[in-house]
Amino acid sequence: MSTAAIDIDHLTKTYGTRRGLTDLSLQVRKGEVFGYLGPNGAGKSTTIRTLLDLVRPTSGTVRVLGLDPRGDAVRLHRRIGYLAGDFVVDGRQKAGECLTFLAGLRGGVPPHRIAALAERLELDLDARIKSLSKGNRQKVGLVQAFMHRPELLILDEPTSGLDPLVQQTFLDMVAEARADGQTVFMSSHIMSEVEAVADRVAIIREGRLVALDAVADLRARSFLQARITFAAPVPVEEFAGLPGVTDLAVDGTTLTCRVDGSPDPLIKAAARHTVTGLRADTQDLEELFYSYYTGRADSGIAA
Ligand SMILES: Nc1ncnc2c1ncn2[C@@H]1O[C@H](COP(=O)(O)OP(=O)(O)OP(=O)(O)O)[C@@H](O)[C@H]1O
Repeated sequence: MSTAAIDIDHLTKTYGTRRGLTDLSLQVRKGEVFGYLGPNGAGKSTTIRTLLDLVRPTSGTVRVLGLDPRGDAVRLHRRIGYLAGDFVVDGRQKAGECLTFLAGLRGGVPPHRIAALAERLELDLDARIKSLSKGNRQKVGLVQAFMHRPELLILDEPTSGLDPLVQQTFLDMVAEARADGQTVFMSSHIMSEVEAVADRVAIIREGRLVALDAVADLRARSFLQARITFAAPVPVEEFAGLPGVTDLAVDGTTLTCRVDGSPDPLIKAAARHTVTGLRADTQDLEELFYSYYTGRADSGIAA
């Protein structure tokens, strides 16, 4: 039996003469959180819509939970939580009514579960949808995707419009879904939005897959840029040759260096003096990711 929750095999989609996707092959494993990154127009939504049979491949195949979305769409929809990039529902309804209706389509959801999700996201279920802000509408979309505890969550730009606190709540929900054995496939155009929860990330550009890696492996390849200031000048010799420390420069009371691996030797050496300031920035994972695959530092995947 296949362990893939999503299996995309040589998928090509053209819209007339326009490119959508070109020969895309990708597998999402059961139980993982997979971040699907790419700039605007890269083909993220096209990929996701194919999984839901909302667009049909020009060539290639797609399997979701072992089924063909073209033939098994109805069965699949109950097992999937889907948040569209352009989530729209009838604005005249109250948020709660809308969610109860959608819950019925999914075979029923205990009302307390909807209430708990709404409370967590601070969504007012009595508000009419048309009166809600973009971010609050997005919360309705999130509740409907999560409420029936689907085996597979497919989320197109789920954090779009959410403020940072709600974004964090959403990331917690994703982590919990993963802990419960659910699979999450989520798109984003910003690495920092997904790196905290994703097991693996892929980057797509101009309809093609350009990179795919485990976040833990990326982290292991990343390094710290450290800057320490001292109350009095420090001798450079005390820091030269410390394990993992390179690009060392001491300018009077300020030391800067790069640290690969554990920062412990540097911290212990610094602690022999009076430290007045410490700053350590982790290398941007997205930059690292992209440069690793292309040999170029510019990721071109900005907000
Ligand atoms: N219905 C359509 N008709 C024609 N071209 C389309 C259609 N849908 C998508 N495209 C084209 O396919 C390409 C990929 O679009 P897609 O929406 O999949 O990208 P995306 O990565 O989701 O971008 P965004 O982050 O902006 O949502 C774009 O060039 C887009 O113009």
